[in-house]
Amino acid sequence: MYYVKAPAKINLTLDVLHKRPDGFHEVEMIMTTVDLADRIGLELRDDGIIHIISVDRFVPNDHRNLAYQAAKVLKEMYKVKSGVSIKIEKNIPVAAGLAGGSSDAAATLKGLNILWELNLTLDELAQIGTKIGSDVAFCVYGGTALATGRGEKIQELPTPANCWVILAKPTLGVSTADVYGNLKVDQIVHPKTTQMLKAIQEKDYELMCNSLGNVLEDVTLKLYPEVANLKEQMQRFGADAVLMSGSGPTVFGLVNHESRVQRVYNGLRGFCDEVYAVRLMGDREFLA
Ligand SMILES: C[C@@](CO)(OP(=O)(O)O)[C@H](O)COP(=O)(O)OP(=O)(O)OC[C@H]1O[C@@H](n2ccc(N)nc2=O)[C@H](O)[C@@H]1O
Ligand SMILES: Nc1ncnc2c1ncn2[C@@H]1O[C@H](COP(=O)(O)OP(=O)(O)O)[C@@H](O)[C@H]1O
Repeated sequence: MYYVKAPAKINLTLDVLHKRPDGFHEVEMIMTTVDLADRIGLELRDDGIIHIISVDRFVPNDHRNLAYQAAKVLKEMYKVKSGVSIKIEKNIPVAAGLAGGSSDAAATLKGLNILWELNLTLDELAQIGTKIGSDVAFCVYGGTALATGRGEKIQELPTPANCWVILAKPTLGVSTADVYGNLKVDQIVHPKTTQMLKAIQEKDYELMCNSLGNVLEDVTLKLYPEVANLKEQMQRFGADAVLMSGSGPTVFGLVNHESRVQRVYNGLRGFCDEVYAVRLMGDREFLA
């Protein structure tokens, strides 16, 4: 087996500029990787079949799997005869706003680029990834980036101030399409993207905390009030700043003092089954 790491992302900012004629929303968002990762194992097969192996009951093991789609697109584009078994060791919560499926797809593209000796650049892989989903391009690069367009145009950013990230995922899955669908584009209060860019450039932790913002948060909070409750609890237990990631429902809290990480983590465990204390990585080297 050839293994590739597939880390989760969080959105430090997520703004929507307008709805496009193709149904997608024009976004401006700052994403960064955290060190919670799936592990993708790839093994070539002679029979030409793409086969998904996953024991997670929420992960589809057929053509609906984004890793399957990644392999299929590459195989068809480059007329590859070989097949592949793709083993997905799932650690990232599913349908959580953490881009787990997109990251599995990106890792599959990168792994198969090597195993199938395609010699594609990261830029080419990111472009191919866009056929699978809006978040796949970012996941191909990892690190920290400003994403525009429908999320596929990626500008690399420096690594933000390091800190702890507490992730809490309530026991409900959210459909990204539903959340975008319920957004009222004319009522948006835009997040402070420029200020967040400055915070990242200057590795200013406090400014980063003060610049978090996500226009999809209000939508998901209205649909699922328990997400609002989780946010409040995380604030109460002492996170420095709290935001929902992507379309949710995962809520993340930033904490820079190690002494407080355990308190926030333990406090949330009382309310929520899926809680993780991870590091903000935000560096492309993490994936190298
Ligand atoms: C909200 C975000 C923020 O990072 O992430 P998640 O919460 O999914 O992790 C992304 O924009 C999600 O990206 P991704 O999950 O790849 O979405 P896609 O598969 O491309 O699209 C799913 C559906 O979401 C809507 N969509 C997606 C992206 C976009 N810019 N505008 C949209 O309106 C469309 O209805 C689309 O059919
Ligand atoms: N490899 C995969 N891992 C997780 N979910 C996947 C995968 N492939 C397809 N899916 C489907 O994609 C949907 C979104 O999953 P995911 O990428 O985890 O969430 P999000 O888009 O919120 O970040 C899920 O409902 C799941 O059925």
